[in-house]
Amino acid sequence: MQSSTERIARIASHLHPPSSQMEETSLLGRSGCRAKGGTPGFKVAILGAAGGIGQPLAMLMKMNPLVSVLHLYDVVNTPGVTADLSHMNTGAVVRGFLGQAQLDNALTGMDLVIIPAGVPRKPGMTRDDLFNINAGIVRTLCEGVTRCCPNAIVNLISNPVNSTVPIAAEVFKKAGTYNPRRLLGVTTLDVARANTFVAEVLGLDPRNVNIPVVGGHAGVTILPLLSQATPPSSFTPEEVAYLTERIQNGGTEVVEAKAGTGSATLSMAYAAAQFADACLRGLRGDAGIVECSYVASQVTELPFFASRVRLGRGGVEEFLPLGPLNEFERAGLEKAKKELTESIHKGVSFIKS
Ligand SMILES: NC(=O)C1=CN([C@@H]2O[C@H](COP(=O)(O)OP(=O)(O)OC[C@H]3O[C@@H](n4cnc5c(N)ncnc54)[C@H](O)[C@@H]3O)[C@@H](O)[C@H]2O)C=CC1
Ligand SMILES: O=C([O-])CC(=O)C(=O)O
Repeated sequence: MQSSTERIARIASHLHPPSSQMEETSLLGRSGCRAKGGTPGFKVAILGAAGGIGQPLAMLMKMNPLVSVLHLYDVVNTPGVTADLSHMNTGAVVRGFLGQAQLDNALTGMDLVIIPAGVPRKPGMTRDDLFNINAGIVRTLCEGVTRCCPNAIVNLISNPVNSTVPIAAEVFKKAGTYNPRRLLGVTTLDVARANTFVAEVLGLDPRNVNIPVVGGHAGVTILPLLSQATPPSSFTPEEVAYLTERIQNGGTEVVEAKAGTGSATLSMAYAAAQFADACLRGLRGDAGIVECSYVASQVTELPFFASRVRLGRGGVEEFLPLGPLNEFERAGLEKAKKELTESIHKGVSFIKS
């Protein structure tokens, strides 16, 4: 007679046969399945897909009905992330790519490339402290874009965004593939934070609040235009000071709370997925899609600047004017421009010199 342990072991081995046994006994391998390929839609690659932002972002893009093919590239761990996400019964087909030898395959044929690859901050660091490591990572990945999908829209998340977007632009210029309307620095998290914190102060639902955030994506370069809030709202000077400071330091607030284990990942993945969705809807030809983004710009005298842009089939189709600024915002703009000038110069020099 069998002991209960033996009985459980027998049932368990039946339910979960070892994978080698599954291969031997299964009559139907994956190659024998009847699938004809994915649903119609866009092809999206995430570079840095196994990271803190990359994984939840990959999940959100796997859930996006506009995505038919999702390529996940990283230098570590993509096989596991890919296997995991590939069991979700959504339309996008997921494929994993590991290490630089597979970068070109990951990028070939992509419509949208989202880049959250690189190291995050620890407490006490500025985003600019990440430059030395992340600049080289962004250069290598953007060189892949020039080779394999020069017409793709690129959403750049890796910090310091104020410098990595100019780096990407120089890489594309060097290769002769630069289209400034298709390179977009992701600043959506600044808008998400502004909407959330303003809603808290005003006692509103954050989904009904919209605050343009212009300038760049670091400290004083993050300039929320509270005077242009939707719905139109007035703020006391104390509220303006509190909100501006909190929005500008939102990243640091998370870095300190995470106490050395990284920076914003979940809220960033959410923001990046929203921005990517806006880019895809633009590519599809939807009208009236307006987002803030850090792009090559003529809105100010600076070559790169974050402001509201209208997205369409060509990427950025229109730069919306800054609109009227109050005295506090005009002073903030001057401070932002001073720091941005240096960050842009640093990025451009990294490739040129
Ligand atoms: N634009 C924004 O608003 C925000 C930007 N960030 C930035 O995003 C970046 C990523 O942050 P996390 O995901 O938290 O970092 P993480 O360290 O968790 O993940 C980064 C991933 O990049 C991968 N990676 C490193 N070198 C690579 C290469 N050469 N090619 C491909 N993948 C590579 C790593 O293996 C890792 O999986 C950081 O630079 C961070 O500062 C973070 C939050 C907001
Ligand atoms: O603060 C950081 O280092 C990450 C980031 O860009 C953000 O959360 O806005």
